[in-house]
Amino acid sequence: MFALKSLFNRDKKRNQQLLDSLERYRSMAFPVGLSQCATISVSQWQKDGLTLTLETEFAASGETAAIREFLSKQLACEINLTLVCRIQTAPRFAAIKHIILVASGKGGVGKSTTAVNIAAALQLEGAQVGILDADIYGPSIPMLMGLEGAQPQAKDEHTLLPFIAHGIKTQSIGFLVPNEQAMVWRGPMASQALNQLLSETDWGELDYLVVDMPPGTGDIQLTMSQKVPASGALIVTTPQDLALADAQKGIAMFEKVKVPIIGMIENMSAFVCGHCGQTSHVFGHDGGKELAHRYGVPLLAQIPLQLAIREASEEGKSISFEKNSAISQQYAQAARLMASQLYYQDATQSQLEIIITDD
Ligand SMILES: Nc1ncnc2c1ncn2[C@@H]1O[C@H](COP(=O)(O)OP(=O)(O)OP(=O)(O)O)[C@@H](O)[C@H]1O
Repeated sequence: MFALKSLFNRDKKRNQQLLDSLERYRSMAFPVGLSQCATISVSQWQKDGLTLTLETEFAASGETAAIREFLSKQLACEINLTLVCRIQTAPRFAAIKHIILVASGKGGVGKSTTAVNIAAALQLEGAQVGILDADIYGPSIPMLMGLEGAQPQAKDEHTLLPFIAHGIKTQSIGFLVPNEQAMVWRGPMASQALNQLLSETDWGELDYLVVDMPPGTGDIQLTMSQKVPASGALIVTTPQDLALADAQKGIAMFEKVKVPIIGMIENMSAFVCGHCGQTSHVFGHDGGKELAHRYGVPLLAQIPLQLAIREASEEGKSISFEKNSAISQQYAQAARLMASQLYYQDATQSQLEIIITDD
């Protein structure tokens, strides 16, 4: 009897230590600890260890090792940790929890490449992910996802089935209309097409739907951004002055339609020579970083100009799937930060709503 009681007390003490440790954990994706945005679904103490499953409110399973190491030090025992992404927020559209618009002011800066890599990274972080190619000027997602020439399948008279490539549900304007036709669309037609693709595709349940927008900040992009219930926009730019000026216009456009900017990615940031290892800033130095700083937008990553990125894209698979490469780690970190940003944005919003209601 006494032995049992002391066992119970010991677990109670250890459970409290566990909760305190979860509270104390800090990283860029979890800036205020794990207590608020993670729930313990399994915790089993063993003689010299703990088996723990945490359900997180955003995709973050890439942080498992770091959290395990932290808890192991804090609790002085072996930790067997699993992170499961379970987003509690109400879906924004059908059963899609977050829609993320990937945009660039200027063409050719690597927007589609970034969209695919971020989608892949989010999936590897444990989320259910879809990608929608709305780039009417040059839909490249079919090629980037290894789906060139694929024929769309109808579920019924009104619904299309998405393709599933590398576990990501994929739909593209390029599957449905010849390029020349979509190119000449005006704003309302383009946004109608986007809406149709969004609503007439059988996405099922998704944590994140990544939308590859057409480049630019004209009427078409404005109308499209207005019509989609997006959680936020991700801006892609190179450090080049011209691209930066256009990225600035992109920020202004999303502010106008009240879509929050959840981050910026500086692509083709620098070229690292494969032979001598020397770094050259082909398109300028830190331009995206400075722009992000000026507008108070999180800089999620500075991705180098690297042959392997283009080669992987042309083979129809994202470099993010090459799990241990430095580049895939950068995309993984960017995806986690973006997911965290979306979570805290919603959490702050609902707190504000509560304050407003109480008044
Ligand atoms: N970081 C990178 N390193 C090397 N090549 C890259 C990188 N990012 C993109 N590319 C290559 O640059 C080209 C343009 O990229 P991408 O199609 O993604 O740009 P985009 O901004 O979507 O273009 P568009 O304006 O046509 O939509 C592609 O050949 C792609 O493989």
